[in-house]
Amino acid sequence: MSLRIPLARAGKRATASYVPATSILSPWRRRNATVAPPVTQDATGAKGPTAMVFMNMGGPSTTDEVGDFLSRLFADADLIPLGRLQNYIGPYIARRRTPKIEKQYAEIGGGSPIRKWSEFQAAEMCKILDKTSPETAPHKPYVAFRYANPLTEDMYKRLLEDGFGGGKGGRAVAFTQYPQYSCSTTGSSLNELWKWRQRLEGKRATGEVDPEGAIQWSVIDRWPVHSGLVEAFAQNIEKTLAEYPPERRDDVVLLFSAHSLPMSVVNRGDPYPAEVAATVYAVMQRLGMKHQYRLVWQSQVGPQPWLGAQTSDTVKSLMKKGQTDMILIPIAFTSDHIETLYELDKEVIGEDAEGHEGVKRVESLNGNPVFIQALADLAKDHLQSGIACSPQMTLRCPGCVSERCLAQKEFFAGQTKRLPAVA
Ligand SMILES: C=CC1=C(C)c2cc3[nH]c(cc4nc(cc5[nH]c(cc1n2)c(C)c5CCC(=O)O)C(CCC(=O)O)=C4C)c(C)c3C=C
Ligand code: FES
Ligand SMILES: [Fe+2]
Repeated sequence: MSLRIPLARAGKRATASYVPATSILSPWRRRNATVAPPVTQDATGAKGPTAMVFMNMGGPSTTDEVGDFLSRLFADADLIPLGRLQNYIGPYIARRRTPKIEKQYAEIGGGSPIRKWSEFQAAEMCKILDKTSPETAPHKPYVAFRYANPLTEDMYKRLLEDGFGGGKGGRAVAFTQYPQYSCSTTGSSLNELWKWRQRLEGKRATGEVDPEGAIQWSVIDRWPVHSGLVEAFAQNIEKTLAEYPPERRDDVVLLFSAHSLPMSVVNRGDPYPAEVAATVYAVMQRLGMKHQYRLVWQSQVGPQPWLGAQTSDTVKSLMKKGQTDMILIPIAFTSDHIETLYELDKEVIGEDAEGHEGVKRVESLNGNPVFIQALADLAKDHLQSGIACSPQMTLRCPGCVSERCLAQKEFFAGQTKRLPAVA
């Protein structure tokens, strides 16, 4: 069976009766596929308001929230599949881990800054979009976290309160803040979004949603080599390189560090390792390939095998060989979090490298204006494309057996026919 759903591409908008040729839609759903009315326009031709929903994992804003954060994280079968015992083992592991992780958050200032940065980035991006994409204005910023406040469920309720859906239609874009797609990160957030759509917009008994008047969703599901993202990373690296004396600068090794994945997820066919490598290569091309570099992996949890080489082992090995000038570049996360502020700064630089002045970390993208402009450019291109998600999102991992993935992809792929016509 083909798992691929062909989608209409930019400039070739799907017609109202469009049904994918080799669709993963079940025959019943194909026969009963309903088409929503077009989005209404105001007198100026504007099709807004448009909700721009920033999706991410989130983090505890205070140490008191660490327990809840970890229990949601270990309850997520898309991230940590624990089988039928998920509801027993998950809370147990979360409880056992909480004191250690609370201490780490206490050491980085008492909580994760991810909520502050996500709300700032979303609001700033919307201000730019209102100017560059007046036809979809006004753009309203929302944040939906998977494991911390504001949760996906709360964001969805706010959308409904704000007049999206509930019989009124309206357009919302789920914009993943993970540049590279993994089924354990963006995939999990999309499964959660789909679940709350069924619960909050669907019939109580069946969860079936009447598309007439429901929110029209589309997804920015990955952007690993977007030129603005690459530029923002490259500029930050150049800034850090400039801190070395000129005679040492050319010999600095660049270590791109990304959160690792269990090998079981890699072997399932998860796209993340290839997409992270694509970002690294694009940044190196922008830097003229003038430095030695490696992509290394951090933050593995638990006893099973994870993708390597590990960041901390690599730093120790280079130090041992006398290579004491190196720059760590967090490449798979766009704002500061426990893995940059604690693991890289305190453990890798502070302990493994013994605080050697030649080992530095580039700033995270956080409120970087080049980065926020990149988000706005990406969003504008997406809004004008007339597609609901990338063709790549509709291909399941070769080893995927998840009904959640199937239903979620079926839903988002089917949204293309409901989007407003491309000008
Ligand atoms: C792109 C980034 C990330 C991927 C891919 C990812 C996969 C992944 N993570 C776990 C387990 C845990 N991750 C934890 C924290 C955490 N993870 C990421 C990013 C990715 N995870 C971040 C940014 C954070 C920190 C959040 C913050 O501070 O804001 C944790 C909790 C911390 C701990 O207990 O050590 C766990 C557990 C798995 C199993 C996985 C892939 C399947
Ligand atoms: S696990 Fe990748 S598509 Fe389901
Ligand atoms: Fe993680």
